[in-house]
Amino acid sequence: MQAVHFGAGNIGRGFIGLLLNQSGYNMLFLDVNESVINALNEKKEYEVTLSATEREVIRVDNVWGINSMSNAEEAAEFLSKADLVTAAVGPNVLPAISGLLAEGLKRRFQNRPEPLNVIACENMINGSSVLKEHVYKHLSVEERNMADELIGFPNAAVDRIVPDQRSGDLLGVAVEPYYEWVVEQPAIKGQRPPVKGITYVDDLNPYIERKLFTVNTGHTVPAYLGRYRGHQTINEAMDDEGIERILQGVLRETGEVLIQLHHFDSAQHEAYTRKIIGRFRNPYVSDFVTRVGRSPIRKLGSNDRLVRPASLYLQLTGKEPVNLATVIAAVLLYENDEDDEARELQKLVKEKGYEDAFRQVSELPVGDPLIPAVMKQLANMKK
Ligand SMILES: NC(=O)C1=CN([C@@H]2O[C@H](COP(=O)(O)OP(=O)(O)OC[C@H]3O[C@@H](n4cnc5c(N)ncnc54)[C@H](O)[C@@H]3O)[C@@H](O)[C@H]2O)C=CC1
Ligand SMILES: O=P(O)(O)OC[C@H]1O[C@](O)(CO)[C@@H](O)[C@@H]1O
Repeated sequence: MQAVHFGAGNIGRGFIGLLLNQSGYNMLFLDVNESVINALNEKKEYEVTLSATEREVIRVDNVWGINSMSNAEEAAEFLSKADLVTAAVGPNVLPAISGLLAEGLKRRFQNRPEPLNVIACENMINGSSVLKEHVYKHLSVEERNMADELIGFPNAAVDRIVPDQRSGDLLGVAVEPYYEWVVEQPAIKGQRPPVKGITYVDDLNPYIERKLFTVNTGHTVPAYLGRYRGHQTINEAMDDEGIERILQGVLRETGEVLIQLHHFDSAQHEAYTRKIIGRFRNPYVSDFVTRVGRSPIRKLGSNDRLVRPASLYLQLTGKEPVNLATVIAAVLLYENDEDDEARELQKLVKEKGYEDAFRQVSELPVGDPLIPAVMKQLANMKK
């Protein structure tokens, strides 16, 4: 079986590539990073280290790569013959891979009109559907009809913390042992991809919202408040009692939302939350606050991990999401010269002020009650 995966980065190599390899797929990585592609083609294997009290090293073999920018022709050919296509490139990059994927599908319709599933493994709601929309822009009406029949874009929730790598080995990747990969079954075309480790579900919504609004929302607390209070790593920030208190508050707020929306058992949800806090504290995973806080504009998006649960909390409980509003305020104060979006956000704040900058990036309507709630916490933090 041949899998083609866009993005040979942390999650591509440390999670998706590993699981697909363990399920018997040959892995072809498409990436624009020439050094990583060269290293994959030279070594044809890499190591994944599960970082916990007991370290476990797993070898991933049968891997190779194509630079999808300089060698798009060959990449399209492999896409046209793939048994499974996956992607972990970041939500903002999905439009950039859609043209090449569409070209692969066009060739497939001519030569091998068999079902294929394309799974976007990004930290976002409806990632595969968003990718599908972009791909369809490159297809004719006839090709879209064929795609409707043959190509599945099942949405997915992926959960594994893979920090920036510091070992100096370009391909080796250290990851936490925990993982969860949940895929929407009804959107599958043909046979379910036989990937050991995927859980297929009928309704993905509770899973993706639970994961995004607990793991990812929770992680923003040590990231942005950690940066605000001068910490470099997530571990350091997690040892700060003030941050721990806000984290507990944030997860109480998102927990109330999730339990109301999806009727989770509250004791089970509390256990899920405790486990996640333990994962943030894993002393064997060394993660920088700047990695977890990367792309602050995306993270303030209306459907993303902060604004969405904060708005839902207001709507469902009528109460102010004081803790979520505090983290949003910390995002508005976030500075990191090495992060394009952080620079852009601070420029926007300078030009328009905090309130208008927040309204613009969150797309909240004028008069939305979350805006004054955030401004109140911002004023407290700036005192
Ligand atoms: N690192 C983590 O712990 C987790 C990350 N994710 C999600 O996975 C996605 C990727 O994240 P990471 O692996 O951490 O990022 P990363 O930056 O390590 O990997 C992204 C890869 O995509 C490549 N890329 C960029 N533009 C491309 C293009 N046009 N065509 C092909 N490849 C391209 C980059 O060169 C890089 O190798 C994000 O959506 C993230 O939210 C999800 C769960 C966990
Ligand atoms: O990958 P993103 O969306 O930038 O956000 C970082 C978040 O994703 C993770 O990398 C994995 O879920 C977390 O470490 C963190 O919560």
